[in-house]
Amino acid sequence: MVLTKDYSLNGLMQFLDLKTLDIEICDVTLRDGEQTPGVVFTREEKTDIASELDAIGVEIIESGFPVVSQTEKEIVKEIASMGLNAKTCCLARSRVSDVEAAIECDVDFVSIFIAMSELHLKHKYHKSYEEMFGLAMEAVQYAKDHGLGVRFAAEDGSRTDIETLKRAFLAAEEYKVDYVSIADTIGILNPSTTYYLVKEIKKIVKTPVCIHCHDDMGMATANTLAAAEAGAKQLHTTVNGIGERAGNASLEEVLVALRVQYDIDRYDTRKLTGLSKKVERYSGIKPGVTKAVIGEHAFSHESGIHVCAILEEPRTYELFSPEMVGGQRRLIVGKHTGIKALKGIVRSMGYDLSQEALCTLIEKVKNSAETKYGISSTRLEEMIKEVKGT
Ligand SMILES: CC(=O)SCCNC(=O)CCNC(=O)[C@H](O)C(C)(C)COP(=O)(O)OP(=O)(O)OC[C@H]1O[C@@H](n2cnc3c(N)ncnc32)[C@H](O)[C@@H]1OP(=O)(O)O
Ligand SMILES: O=C(O)CCC(=O)C(=O)O
Repeated sequence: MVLTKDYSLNGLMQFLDLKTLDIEICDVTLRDGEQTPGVVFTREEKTDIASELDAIGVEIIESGFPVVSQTEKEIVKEIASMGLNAKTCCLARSRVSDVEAAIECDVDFVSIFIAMSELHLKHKYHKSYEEMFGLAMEAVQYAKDHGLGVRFAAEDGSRTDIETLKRAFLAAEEYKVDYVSIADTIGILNPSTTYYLVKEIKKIVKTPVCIHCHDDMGMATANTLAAAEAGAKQLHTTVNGIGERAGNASLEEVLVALRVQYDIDRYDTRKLTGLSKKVERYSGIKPGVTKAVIGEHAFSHESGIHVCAILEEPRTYELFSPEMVGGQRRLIVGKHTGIKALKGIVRSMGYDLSQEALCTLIEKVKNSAETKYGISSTRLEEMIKEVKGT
């Protein structure tokens, strides 16, 4: 195994026939992320998140869906005028009136979407593919005539007959769309089918392909990376993976994977934990404690065997350093603590205990009812003093 400064390299990557990924990130926290039930970002919160995403180096920020409300439209416009390095983008249905709203916001790109799966055509639009596609191209033409970049997005693309999808993307190319987008709207894909789907589309379209993955089976990040391996250019993410239902591919997971597996290190990953905390506060949604990269326990260790090795070399039990993502390592004292770990922790607190005292302390720790809820450093200090006293 090869070790670099911040992380361990997955040595098996060298056996895959992979080209360097040519990707960009379009973060959709402010649009799909805000579609999480109950989430509303204020103007200040949205502009703050946009600035943070920009500082990380995200290339495109999808800032909202202007026809949702007048305030939403104003915020999309405000973000477009912030002078960010990132390009800004917003969503529009296949309606000229939605595109007009996008034009008024001065965004760089508009994502014009339609679903072309039989389910959606029949039960949502009650229209034929031809009718819906015609409306979509009318909206695309309108956007193009007004100088907007266009992403033509196939909502429910993963449940759309693949020949229909190819036909639509090929026809959309005639309208000079800048991207075609495959949305796995209900999270049905797995990494193998994502790879296949993107490869098939890439065989017939020259336009860059985007991938938008939902996490209904917990595969959104893996699918996003599989799409990138198959040649998808634009990867969609949200901070903390928030979004419709089970959410989207999470920004922090995708950026860390790009860095430690695919050697793409242009994003400032040190800002990820700070941004995650902000989005947690603004959205009211706390990520699970074991969530990769930003979860409270992403760098917490209690097991004696792990901690005794970590005290000598953290990479024994950490894929990447907490510093790489702006996080912090925490050594927890509890039922699973071992003597060497306890000795190290006690020392780091400024105490030196004999082996006998350490044995007494560890018995105290392991048998304390408090281990169930975690022993705080204050409580541990009290226990150390008790042991020293005896
Ligand atoms: C997969 C995705 O994430 S898609 C984005 C989902 N996001 C949202 O829905 C944002 C929040 N939504 C809203 O605020 C509202 O639903 C609005 C403003 C978008 C529309 O509101 P309303 O005018 O009240 O319409 P309502 O929500 O009842 O119905 C949606 C309409 O849009 C139509 N529609 C949906 N998608 C598209 C599309 N891609 N192109 C054209 N029309 C569409 C539906 O068929 C329906 O049409 P109908 O009114 O003729 O039946
Ligand atoms: O592909 C896109 O740009 C948006 C589609 C979307 O949000 C979805 O289908 O979940």
